[in-house]
Order: sequence, then C-alpha cells, then structure tokens
Amino acid sequence: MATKDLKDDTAATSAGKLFTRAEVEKHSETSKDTWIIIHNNVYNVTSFLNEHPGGEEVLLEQHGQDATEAFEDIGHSTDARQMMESYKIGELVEAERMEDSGKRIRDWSNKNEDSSRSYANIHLTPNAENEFNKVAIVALKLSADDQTSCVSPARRSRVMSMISEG
Ligand code: HEM
Repeated sequence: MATKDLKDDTAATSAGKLFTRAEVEKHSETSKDTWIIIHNNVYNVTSFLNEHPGGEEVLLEQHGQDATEAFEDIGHSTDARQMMESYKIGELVEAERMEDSGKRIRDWSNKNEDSSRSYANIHLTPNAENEFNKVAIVALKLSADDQTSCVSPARRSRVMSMISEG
C-alpha cells in the first residue's frame, strides 16, 4: 500500500541515512515521494507540497535534484530554514557533497552589517548596491500589476511599505 510504503520509508531514514545523488534521483523516479537535495541534506517534501508558500510546482520541478541554488536564489527566511529540519531524511555521502555548501546562507538579521555585501556569490561595492536597490525598486513598481511576476504579492507589499513614494 502506498501510504504504508511512505511511512516505512520515512521511519527507516529518519535516523540520518546517507544517500548518493543517484539514489535520490532514482527514488524520485520510482516513487511518488518528492525528495530534494539542499546544502548536502536530503529532504522528503511530499507532505509539504501543499503548504509551501512558494507553491508546489517549484518543488516538483526539483524532484530528485539538487535545489540548493534555486533555494538560495529565493532568499528563504530563517523561519523557512528552521522549517526544513522537519523534512530532513538524511545527508549525501561525503564523496558527493558540495564544498561550498552553507557559504551562501545569508544572515538576514543584519547583525554583522558590512559596508559591502554578497548576493548569489556576486560581490557588490556600496555604490553598486545603491544602484542595484534603485533598479530593484523600479522593477518592483513595474511588476505591481503583472500576474506573471516572480515576486509574490506579500513580498511586494512588504518591500513597498518600506519605500516612501518620491
Ligand atoms: C524544505 C524546503 C523548503 C522549505 C521549508 C521552504 C519554505 C518556504 C517558506 C516558509 C517560504 C515563505 C517565505 C520565507 O519565509 O522565506 C517560501 C517561499 C518560497 N519558496 Fe520555498 N521552501 C523550500 C524549498 C524551496 C525550493 C527548493 C524552491 C525553489 C525551487 C523554493 C521556492 C520558493 C519560492 C519561489 C517562494 C516564494 C518567494 C516569495 O514569495 O517571495 N522553495 N518557501
């Protein structure tokens, strides 16, 4: 029975099993579970698909793959990172881990505010960052009525509320 298989699977791996990338991919091909790799950890997000604020499509697209880059490109919050823990079923075998894993985790608290920052491994000088912010704000304004925008209405209104109209 499918439900029983899913439960058995999760139980067998919750202790922190080691997987190869090929095993994660194969499992995704042969079962209905959605397993994804993020920062060398393996997650079974099957039960999270309906609840994901970013929608199930983006997770299904990463089915069996390494979604580290996509995950970081979105700029997930600390809450999202804590939430992930409950879906973790194991880790990649040591030989297949990515060396730079974790380096791109950003500190959203701004505790260690620096004069320059990195986004997606691109280093921005303070001047470049100012220009970048202006472009981002214009893009947000232009996308306000665009249904195909990749910026969610919630995030857009959060950002817009921080900008005074000029
Ligand atoms: C276990 C893995 C994941 C968890 C727990 C998770 C959780 C969340 C949460 C809580 C949010 C709301 C915004 C925030 O708090 O950051 C979110 C938004 C989002 N997530 Fe994920 N996520 C996961 C994986 C992914 C992956 C792999 C992708 C891309 C392939 C993705 C794409 C998105 C998108 C597009 C949004 C909407 C961003 C926005 O509205 O600005 N997520 N996710």
